[in-house]
Amino acid sequence: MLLEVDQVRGGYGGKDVVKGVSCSADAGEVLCLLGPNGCGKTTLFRLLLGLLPITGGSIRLDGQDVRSFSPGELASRIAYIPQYHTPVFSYTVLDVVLMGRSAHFSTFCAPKEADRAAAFAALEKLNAAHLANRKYTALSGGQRQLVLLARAICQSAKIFVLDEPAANLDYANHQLLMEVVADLAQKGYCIVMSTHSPECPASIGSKVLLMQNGERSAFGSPEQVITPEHLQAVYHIEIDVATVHDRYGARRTICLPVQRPAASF
Ligand SMILES: Nc1ncnc2c1ncn2[C@@H]1O[C@H](COP(=O)(O)OP(=O)(O)OP(=O)(O)O)[C@@H](O)[C@H]1O
Repeated sequence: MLLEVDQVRGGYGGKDVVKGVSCSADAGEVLCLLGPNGCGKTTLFRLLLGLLPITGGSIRLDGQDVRSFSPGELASRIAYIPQYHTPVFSYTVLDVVLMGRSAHFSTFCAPKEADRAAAFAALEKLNAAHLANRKYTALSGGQRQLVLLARAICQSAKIFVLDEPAANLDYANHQLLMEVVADLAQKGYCIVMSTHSPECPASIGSKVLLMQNGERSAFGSPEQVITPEHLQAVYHIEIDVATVHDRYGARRTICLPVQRPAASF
C-alpha cells in the first residue's frame, strides 16, 4: 500500500485535533476527504506532509514511516497544493511551474529546454498555456489553482495532496480538474484531496474518508460512504442521494439537501 494512515493523532499547541484516524490509498486511487468545516482535513494533510508532529499512531509511505523522511525526501514523494497560496515574489506563471522541476536539476543549474517544455506541456494540459508569461501575483484564485496543479504535475511525485482544489474554480474548470485528477489516477498516481462536495467522490473517488470532529466517521468506497445516513450524521441535515444517467449513459450520483415544504417549519 502506498499510503497507510493508522490511528494517527496530532494538532496544535499540545491539543490533538485529529484523533486516531485511519485510512489508506494505493497508486492509481483517488482518496477524497469529506467533512464539515473545521473537522480536521487540512490538519491531517499537515501531519502527512510532516508540517505538524504526529503525537500518536503512524503514517507510512511505501511501508516507511513519514517521520523517517527528510523534508526534501518528502517533497520528492508528495506534491502539495494548498488551499491558499500567496507568493512573495512576482514570478511569471512559467517560472512558478518550473519550480516543480527543481528536483530534476541541480542547485546551480539553469532549467534546460526539456524542463521548460515539460512546464509548458503541464500548463497546456490544464488549458492554461495562455497564462505562461503572466505574473503569478496578478492571477485570480482559480487561475492560481490551475498553475499550482501544473507545478505539481511537473514535480513527478507519486502522491498528489490537493486541499480543496476546486474551491475557486468555475463550473468548466471544476469539470476539467475532475478529468485531470481521474487521468492522473489512471496513470498510476495516488491523489488525496479534500472537498466539500459529496458528489465529487461519487464521480471520481476510489475511496472516501468522511470525518467529523477530528475522527473517522466512515471510510470506504463512494457507494459505501455517500449515503443519506452517513451524510446526515455529520452535516445534520437531510440529504437525498440519487443516481442519474448523463446523455452518454454514464451513471452519476447526485446529492440533494432536502428542502422541506414551508408548512412543516
Ligand atoms: N494553526 C492552528 N492553530 C490552532 N488551531 C488550528 C490551526 N489551524 C487549524 N486549527 C483548528 O483545527 C481544527 C481543524 O482545522 P482544519 O483546518 O484541519 O479543518 P478543515 O476540515 O480543513 O476545515 P475547512 O473545511 O473549513 O477547511 C479547527 O478547529 C481549527 O480551528
